[in-house]
Amino acid sequence: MKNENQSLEEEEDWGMKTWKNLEKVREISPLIQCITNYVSMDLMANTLLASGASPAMLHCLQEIPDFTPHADALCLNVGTLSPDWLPSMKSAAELVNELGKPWVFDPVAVSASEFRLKTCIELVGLKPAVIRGNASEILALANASRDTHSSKGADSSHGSMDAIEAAKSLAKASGAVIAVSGAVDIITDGQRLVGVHNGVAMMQRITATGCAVTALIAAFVAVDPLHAFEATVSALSIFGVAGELGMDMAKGPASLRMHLIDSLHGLDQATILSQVNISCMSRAS
Ligand SMILES: Nc1ncnc2c1ncn2[C@@H]1O[C@H](COP(=O)(O)OP(=O)(O)OP(=O)(O)O)[C@@H](O)[C@H]1O
Ligand SMILES: Cc1ncsc1CCO
Ligand SMILES: [Mg+2]
Repeated sequence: MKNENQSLEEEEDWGMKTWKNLEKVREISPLIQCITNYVSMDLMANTLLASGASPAMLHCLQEIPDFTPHADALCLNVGTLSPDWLPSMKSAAELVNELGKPWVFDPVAVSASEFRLKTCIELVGLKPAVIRGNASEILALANASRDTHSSKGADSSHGSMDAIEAAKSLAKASGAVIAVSGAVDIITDGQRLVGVHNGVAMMQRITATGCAVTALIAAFVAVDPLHAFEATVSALSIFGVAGELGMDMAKGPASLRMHLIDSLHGLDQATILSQVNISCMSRAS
C-alpha cells in the first residue's frame, strides 16, 4: 500500500515526465508515417502538427521502400480498410521492424467483418509497439480466438474499465503496450496498469479523435522508443488536457475540434503540471 505522499509524488512525476516528453516531440519533430482511414487524415495530420511532430499520409506500396526508412515511427489504422492497402500496411510494418523503429496500431471497428478481424490479427502478429482502441475494440481483439458477441461499429459500446482484463491479456499475448480509450484511458504492458483521467466526453462526438490520439502516441513513442508505456500514457494525457482546455472555449463538437488543436499547440509547462491527471491502478497482476 502506498501512503498519500507517495502517490502524490508519483502523480507529480507523471506531470513532469509528460511535459518532458512533449518537449522532446517539439524539439525532435519526429516524422510519422500514417497509413490511415480517409475520415481521420485531416484531424490526425493536424494533431501531429500541433504537437510539434511531422505527419506524412503515404500509403502507396511503391513508395514504401524509399520513404518509410525516413520515418521515425509508423501509424497503421484499418478504419476504411480495403484489400489494396493491406500490402502497403504489411510492408511498411515489416520495414520499420527491420529498421528497429516503432509502429502503433489502431484496430478501428475490428469486429465489423471477418476480413477486418483476420487483417487485424495478422497486423498484431507484426509486433506493434502499442495498440490503442476503444473498449469494444480491445475486448473484441483480445477475444478474437473465442466465439464472443461483439459490436460492429467504430464507436464503443463498453466502458474502458470493462476491458482491463482483456487489455492485460492482449498485452501479454502480443507483447504490445495496450491503451483503451474512454472516460478513463487505461494503459497496460501486462504488468503495469495506469489510468489517465484527462479528456472530456464531447471528444467522442468528434469523429476520429481516437485515430488522432493513436498517431500522437506514435509521435511520443518515436522520441522515446525504449519507454513505449510512459510515452503512451503521456500522449493520452496531453490529448485529454488539450480537450479540457478546448472545452472551456467550445460551443459544441465542431468548435471543440478547433480549440482542441489550438490548445495542443499552446500547451505550456505550468498547465501540464497542474492538469495532468494520471493514477497508478492497483489491479495489475
Ligand atoms: N467519456 C469520456 N470522457 C473523457 N474523455 C473521453 C471520453 N470518451 C473518450 N474520451 C477521449 O476521447 C478520445 C477518443 O477516444 P474514443 O474512445 O472516443 O476513441 P474511438 O472510439 O477510437 O474514436 P474514433 O474511432 O472516432 O477515432 C480519447 O482521447 C479519450 O480519452
Ligand atoms: C466513422 C468512421 N468510419 C470508418 S473509419 C471512421 C473514423 C472513426 O474511426
Ligand atoms: Mg477508433
